[in-house]
Amino acid sequence: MASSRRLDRAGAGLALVRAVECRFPIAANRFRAARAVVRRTDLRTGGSGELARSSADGRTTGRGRGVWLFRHHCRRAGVATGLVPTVTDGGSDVNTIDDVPTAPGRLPLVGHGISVLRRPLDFVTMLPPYGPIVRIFLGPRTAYVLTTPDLIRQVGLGEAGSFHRDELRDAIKELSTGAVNVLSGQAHELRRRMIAPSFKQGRLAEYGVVAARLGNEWAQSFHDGEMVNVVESAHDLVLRTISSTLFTADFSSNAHDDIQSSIPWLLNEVIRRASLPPGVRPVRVLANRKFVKRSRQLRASIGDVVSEYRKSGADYNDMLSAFIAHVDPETGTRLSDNDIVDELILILGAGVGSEASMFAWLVHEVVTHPEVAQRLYAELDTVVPDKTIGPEHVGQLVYFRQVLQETLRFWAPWVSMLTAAGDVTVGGLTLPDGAIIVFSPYMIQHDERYFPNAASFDPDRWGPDRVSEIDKRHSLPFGVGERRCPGNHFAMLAITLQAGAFLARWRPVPDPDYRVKPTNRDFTASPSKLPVRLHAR
Ligand code: HEM
Repeated sequence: MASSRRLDRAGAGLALVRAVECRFPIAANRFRAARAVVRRTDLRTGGSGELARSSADGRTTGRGRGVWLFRHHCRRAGVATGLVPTVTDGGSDVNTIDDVPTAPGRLPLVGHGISVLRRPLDFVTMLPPYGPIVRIFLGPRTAYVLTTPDLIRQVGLGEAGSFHRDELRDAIKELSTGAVNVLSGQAHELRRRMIAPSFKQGRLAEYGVVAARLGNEWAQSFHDGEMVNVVESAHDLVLRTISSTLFTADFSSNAHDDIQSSIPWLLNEVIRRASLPPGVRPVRVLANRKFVKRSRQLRASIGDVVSEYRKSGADYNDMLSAFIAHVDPETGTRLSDNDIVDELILILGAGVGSEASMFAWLVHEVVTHPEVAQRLYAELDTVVPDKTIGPEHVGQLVYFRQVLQETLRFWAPWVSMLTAAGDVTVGGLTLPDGAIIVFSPYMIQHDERYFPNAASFDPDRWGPDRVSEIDKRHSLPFGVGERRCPGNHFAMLAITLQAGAFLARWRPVPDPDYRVKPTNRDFTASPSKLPVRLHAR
């Protein structure tokens, strides 16, 4: 719907800028940037004073985007503007690839690489006002960022064309020769079907028992007054939990030891390798040798477990048993030992970092929002009075679930990338074979158009009286469509059981001298560190 509003320029004048600068020095920079965009678009449109205008077909003019940016940053700065954004999220508003706007801040040679690496969350959240598709440069390479859920769905559901991840596959080939996340087309579809049974409800119940046992033991291992870095400790716990649900038979203990000692280093290295241009990778000779050696060792010890399972023929109620047993009803295909090793390693890779980050962010949000903490503790005291949690409690932890959903909104993965396999058409715009497509669940879930008051951590938005206001298509913490995370229910269950076990026993108090920062070491931003002192509850 076309609409327009008038800017009272005096109202957005110096006094407001000063007030913002005094109270919110960091936000003031964004605010200045927003005003600069408003000014620029004002100049372009002849300074008529109309601020937000949509064209007849519902697409937003440059001026509308300027207003949205202005308002978005004012919101983040805590300043009410009274302007209504009219940016729409339907198609792309450009006709040819040359019309795609380029994000500001491009530097020679590195492009936007430094902004992406240094402040990825700020970088992605500033893009939507520039348009539904925004061009960025990662070094010499061009990438197209999709900034609306509709466009992301077109890619996720396969409507836009075909995509691959051959570069990532190549970067990690010594560790994983082709797990589901790097397969494409029919091979991806078949592999998804092959691994699906291991994430089914019946299996989840078994994993829940393991997660609760490990979570309770972990929570009981602390003592009153102890300082704990939740990031590190949760990472160890999640690694142990996922590894224990992969295979449980007695003869698998060597492989578990190898996983504990190798996976953290290998995963860091995977992220480093994947972010380097292919030409630079061979230069890191020592790191490459170590990567190859440790990958081979890990693959061999997991491979031994797979052979032992095949020999024993038993079902141990774990993921490996499910992988071995499944025969695809359409094709009669079974997973080979090599495929299974790939998938087990991917599950560790895809699951551990993101689940551990979300766990730590949940604790961070609880300890920094006393009113949330109070309600959560009250619920845990009622549902788990003896402080030993079990899968049977999960359904009753209603407020806990809201806090977890809000954590998943607030700290969603910040980046996902795919490469076009042949021409693809997104929002009516054709992008060529090899085009890199980027999207960010974090960006969408911090966009005021889809989550009003997005900068505030508000678990009540998921409460029974307000949840219907949320359009489920805008909620993307587990991705969308064909590549949607198959571990989503597992992750929600394990975090509820294990963070629940922790918070049922302890009231963590954050270290006042430490400022928690998001890091960009994974596709989910993890807290840098989360030092807390534990008080018995
Ligand atoms: C809160 C924790 C988690 C979050 C936020 C999360 C998020 C995601 C997202 C956004 C994707 C799609 C990535 C893309 O294609 O760009 C994904 C894929 C995947 N996730 Fe998760 N995940 C979590 C936990 C887990 C766990 C615990 C497991 C396994 C136990 C898991 C297994 C996988 C696998 C195998 C894929 C690849 C799917 C494919 O490419 O078809 N994830 N995850």
